[in-house]
Amino acid sequence: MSRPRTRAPGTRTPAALAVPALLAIAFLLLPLIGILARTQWHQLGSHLTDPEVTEALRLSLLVSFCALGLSLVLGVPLAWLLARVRFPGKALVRSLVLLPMVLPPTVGGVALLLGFGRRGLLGPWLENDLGIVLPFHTSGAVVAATFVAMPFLIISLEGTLAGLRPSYEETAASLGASPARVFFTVTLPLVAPGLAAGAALTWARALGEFGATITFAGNLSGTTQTLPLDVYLLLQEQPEAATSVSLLLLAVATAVLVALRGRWTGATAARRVNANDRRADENGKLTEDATDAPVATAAEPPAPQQQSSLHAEVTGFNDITLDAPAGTTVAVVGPNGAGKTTLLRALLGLTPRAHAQLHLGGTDVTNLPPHRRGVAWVPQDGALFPHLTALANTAYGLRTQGVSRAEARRTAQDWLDRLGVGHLARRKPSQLSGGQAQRIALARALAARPRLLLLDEPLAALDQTTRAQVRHTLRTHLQGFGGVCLLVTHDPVEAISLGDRVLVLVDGRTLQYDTPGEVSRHPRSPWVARMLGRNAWPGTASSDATLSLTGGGTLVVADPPAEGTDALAIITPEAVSLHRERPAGSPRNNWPGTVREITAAGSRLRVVIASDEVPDLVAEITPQAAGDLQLADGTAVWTSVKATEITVVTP
Ligand SMILES: Nc1ncnc2c1ncn2[C@@H]1O[C@H](COP(=O)(O)OP(=O)(O)OP(=O)(O)O)[C@@H](O)[C@H]1O
Repeated sequence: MSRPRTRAPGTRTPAALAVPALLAIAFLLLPLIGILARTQWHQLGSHLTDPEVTEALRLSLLVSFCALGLSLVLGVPLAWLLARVRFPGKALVRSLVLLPMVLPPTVGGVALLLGFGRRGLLGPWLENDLGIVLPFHTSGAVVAATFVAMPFLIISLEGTLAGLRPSYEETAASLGASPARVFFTVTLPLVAPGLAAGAALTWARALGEFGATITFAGNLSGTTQTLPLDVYLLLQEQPEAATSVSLLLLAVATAVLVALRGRWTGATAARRVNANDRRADENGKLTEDATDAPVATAAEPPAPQQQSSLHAEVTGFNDITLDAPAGTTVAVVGPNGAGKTTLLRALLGLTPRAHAQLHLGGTDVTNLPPHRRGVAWVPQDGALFPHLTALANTAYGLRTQGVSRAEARRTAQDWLDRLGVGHLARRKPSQLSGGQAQRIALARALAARPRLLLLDEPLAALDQTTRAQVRHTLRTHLQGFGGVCLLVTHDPVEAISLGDRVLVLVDGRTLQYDTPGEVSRHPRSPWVARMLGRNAWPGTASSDATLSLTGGGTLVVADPPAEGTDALAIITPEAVSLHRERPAGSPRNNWPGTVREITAAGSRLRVVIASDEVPDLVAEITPQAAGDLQLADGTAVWTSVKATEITVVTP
């Protein structure tokens, strides 16, 4: 039984729009139907095989393909400049590129005559010094066709290039690829659909060119008389033959448009790449593929990597000196905008905003370009090359180092196996979940045998379960990594569990650089303390072993600093006791307050208490204690903290 078709409410086309829209379609269609209706089908063969027509067709193909070649040679670099380089007058150059598209072609022809004609600006030099005469020569027809058709290639390719995220090319460079290699192995394949669409349109436009050609190059049979010019002549003498040739041109134009299906701005190519990214992002929210193989690291330790220490002096937005022995993982943390990503990009040599004097294993790599530094980068989204399989992605760095294809693939497969994603070797990035893509991006970076590994929030896109799995994988592999790894994270668990040292950045500077234990015991700012889940109250030491808190109130501490010293009081949430009545015992830090929020934290509950006497305080208690105290939002409670449980940190 078929279900009645329902129409979504509000999708009815208003008649006021439908009528003119239909008229527009009819207006465009009618002339084309006219050609079809008036074509003498029985004479079509003889018309199209007429020597004059075949000669014009040969010339049209020659001229249009030469115009396409010239457009590629000149237009690709110009599109690249427009998309990638900042230069004064760029808007003007872009308008200049578009001008031939809006100019009447005959005006274009006149302009070409005045520029390149025998009496034009450049004509005498072309003729006398180079022996080139363009008018009334096939080369003139090529120039005219290029003039009107090249803009299609440039705007199409510029749109595609501008839509391409730079992280693909930057990652390729960090894997050791020279700029030329990056262009041919990453940029070109990714912009290929936009380039092909632009090239097809350029060719079709050159094939149909009439006005500029007849004005500039003339109408000489066998030399400049292309098919459109032939149609114009035939129309006066043999209208039926003109109709047949028009049909041929119409068929060619239609075939090109059908093949392109609206890709003329190149936006589709960029959209496709971005859609892949989006799909990967969406997948990132899913848990790992149930078919994921277990991580093979336990049985098979990673191959030893080259040992390399780090010494960096970064200036500019960042002002940091960083030293780390070989094999160290440094967790880089800090508030938004602290300069974490800028630090990584400075070490890669990819930003003008900060400059790094960089020594890796005693070698000064400061003046080396990004692809020769031995610094591998895994950006937040992994930036796996969308046109390559997981295996080819992983082999990429080895190939740039000259390793043979077979050897690189063998090693890449080995790395994928170690990271538990060997079975995904043949998949493209769009067919991977976020967690799988992260593992492959890590395998790709490690396979390139870098001296410094930069991971920018490697687990950010993953859900909690996947995050725990990938964190375990990451820890195992970082243990076997002989170089230094800098890992940017916003997650305290990641910082503490993965970092041998924690670097805390604030405003581009080092606030703290210490072991996780020391940072966790003595956080140097309220931000670090809160990131680690601690209460942190800034204040000033008074004479009576108390701190006067900046947010109001006083706090009795066991180990007070000298009077007048600014200090930070750190209270772990576990050290905060909650009571329904005022406690009678020893703690002198007792405050009345109200429960503002209760949230789960693992198997315990975090309770935020608001008080008029001191700043907000977080307590961590068991669900059973919360039940005994009958806690709920708005419940009145007393909080108490022993002076001996408070750590006082002085700057
Ligand atoms: N290309 C840029 N041009 C100008 N300013 C920039 C540029 N990139 C970043 N910034 C600024 O530099 C500062 C540091 O940025 P950065 O991305 O390094 O911070 P972050 O610590 O990585 O931040 P987040 O945690 O939000 O990722 C910020 O104030 C940011 O606005």
